[in-house]
Amino acid sequence: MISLRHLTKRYGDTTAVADLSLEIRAGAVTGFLGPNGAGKSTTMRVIVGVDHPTEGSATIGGERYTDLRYPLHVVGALLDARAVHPGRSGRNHLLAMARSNGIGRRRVDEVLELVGLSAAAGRRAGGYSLGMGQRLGIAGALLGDPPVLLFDEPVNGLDPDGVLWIRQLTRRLADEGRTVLVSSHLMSELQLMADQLVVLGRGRLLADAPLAEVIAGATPVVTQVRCADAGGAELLGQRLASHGYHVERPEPALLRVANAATAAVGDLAHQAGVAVHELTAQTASLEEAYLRLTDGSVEYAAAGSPAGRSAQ
Ligand SMILES: Nc1ncnc2c1ncn2[C@@H]1O[C@H](COP(=O)(O)OP(=O)(O)OP(=O)(O)O)[C@@H](O)[C@H]1O
Repeated sequence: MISLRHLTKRYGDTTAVADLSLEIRAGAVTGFLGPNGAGKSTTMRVIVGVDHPTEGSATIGGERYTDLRYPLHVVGALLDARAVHPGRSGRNHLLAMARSNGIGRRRVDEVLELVGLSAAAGRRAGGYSLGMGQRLGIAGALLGDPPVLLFDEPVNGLDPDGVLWIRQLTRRLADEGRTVLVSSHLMSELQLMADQLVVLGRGRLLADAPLAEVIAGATPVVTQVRCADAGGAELLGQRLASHGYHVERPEPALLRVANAATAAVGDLAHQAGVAVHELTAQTASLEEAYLRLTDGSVEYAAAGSPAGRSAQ
């Protein structure tokens, strides 16, 4: 388990992380989200002792990273896949990491196999593709078989097979009872991967809840009804409104009904004698929930983007 207590990190005038208190629990994949510059990487760097908190603390299983004798046995991290000596082979990079933590050669070969890099292990890491670099970073994180894993943008540069592999790997690690914290800007991927979500905006906590709760809480349930013709939509719209439903009509024959079950809408259409060609519950996506949650917390927005509009 990772515990953050009033964690604050400032770089000069920039407050990267502001009074962050939360626990990242074991046995789950926790997705770590937030706009560019929200403080995700800084938080991860502080957890693994690369950066030091200005105030507050970050502990892993009750201990600060800097107090750990063999840190790779406690926490493994993929932070910056490019942070590898380019002239070293993948295997030698891992051997150097292993040596400093009392880990044997056999484990190096095991993790190379696990990440699919055995055949390329003798090649210079500087010549690796982005995806191979990610795999090498993940091999390093797994080296000490640690109970806590941090992956910063792990699917970056991976092909679809690699993305699926990461999804299965994070699931397996969580099912084994480990603490797995994964940051990503790929909402569709996190929606498939995460059990729990932590969302930051401008260094502050915006949400810390199960994935399903974040999605349900931020986006209303909408039922979409496509009627056979505009007259039917008009009539059904009036019926729904008289039953207290909030109805929008984006097209002449199309209605969008907030917080209504499909069964209730179908029954009303039947009673009104309105022919319906489509009746669907619009499932909310993590992306929609995320955009709502972080609205106003986006620091770097292009003109015309959703965040850019709300900031004007
Ligand atoms: N070493 C540093 N020196 C100065 N400022 C920094 C440093 N590292 C981060 N920052 C600043 O701290 C803030 C948080 O950055 P951080 O990289 O943690 O955000 P992030 O959520 O990981 O963003 P991204 O999604 O773009 O990776 C930003 O304003 C950034 O410019």
